[in-house]
Amino acid sequence: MEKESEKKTADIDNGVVAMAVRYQGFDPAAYLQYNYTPPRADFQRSDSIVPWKLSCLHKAFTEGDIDGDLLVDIGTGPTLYQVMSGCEVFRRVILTDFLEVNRKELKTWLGGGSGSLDWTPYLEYVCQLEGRSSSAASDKASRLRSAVTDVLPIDVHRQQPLASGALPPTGADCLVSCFCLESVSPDVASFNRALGNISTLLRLGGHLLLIGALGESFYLGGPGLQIPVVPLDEAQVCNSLKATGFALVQLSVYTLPPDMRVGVDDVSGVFFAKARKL
Ligand SMILES: C[S@@+](CC[C@H](N)C(=O)[O-])C[C@H]1O[C@@H](n2cnc3c(N)ncnc32)[C@H](O)[C@@H]1O
Ligand SMILES: O=[N+]([O-])c1ccc2c(c1)CN[C@@H](CO)C2
Repeated sequence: MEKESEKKTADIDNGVVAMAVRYQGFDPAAYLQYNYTPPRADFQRSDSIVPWKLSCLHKAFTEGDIDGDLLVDIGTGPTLYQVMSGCEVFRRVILTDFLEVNRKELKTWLGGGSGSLDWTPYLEYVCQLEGRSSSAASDKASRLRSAVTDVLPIDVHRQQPLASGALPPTGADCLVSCFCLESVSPDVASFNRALGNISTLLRLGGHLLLIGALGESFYLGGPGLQIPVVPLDEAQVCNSLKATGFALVQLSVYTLPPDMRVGVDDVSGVFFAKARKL
């Protein structure tokens, strides 16, 4: 007779395995097209989502309470915007993703190639936020390429998400993770476990910058590929951070205007959380 706890563990594993199978069809180029081109990435619009995210990250990295040597991005995907501010603050940046197709996309750009998206407008926008002329975008690209030392496989559902020895014994000084945990977890319990797992990568007192979807139940990971998302609200985000040993420093929320709802998901809002590991 299977014990309740054994059944529960089996259910947990089945949900995570099903999610991993779903991700095998993930299409980086399509994902970038859906989420990182206008209207969601329109640098002429003050109410576009991507400029809002870049402003949150710029402010968080430059307001004076974050420092250290090593920044790690969790579930980087095929995107680089997450570390365009952080690469000026940290000597070393490590990117991570579950899928080889995404790690390859990142390595192509990092190697000087042009990937599936032109990141120049992003680099120019972050340069403006930093008070530099947008012609400094190429300098920032060089800075980013030199700061990123590794692009590693990761699985946030493992108690040890990275291979042993991937990080220094003291761990990362700062983690950033965007639209990952809720997009890879079958339910809130799995989301909380994954948050606890990535916390083990961060040193005590280190910061976590978490961007995620609010009220989202699915998104398109490629043409016709619906990927389930665990719907979160602000209260759940705060509770999950507290339950996994973080002190919330700041929480900001962006509510999507109607024309940002373009049919590639059912997200209603985006949260930005800055938290510190106690
Ligand atoms: C919605 S995308 C987010 C991509 C990017 N961070 C962004 O801000 O757009 C979710 C990412 O999680 C990755 N992923 C899927 N399963 C994962 C797992 N078990 N552990 C870590 N990352 C995973 C996917 O490969 C994908 O790149
Ligand atoms: O508007 N955006 O900048 C944006 C970027 C990425 C993602 C979303 C929205 C919403 N869906 C998530 C996947 O759960 C991925």
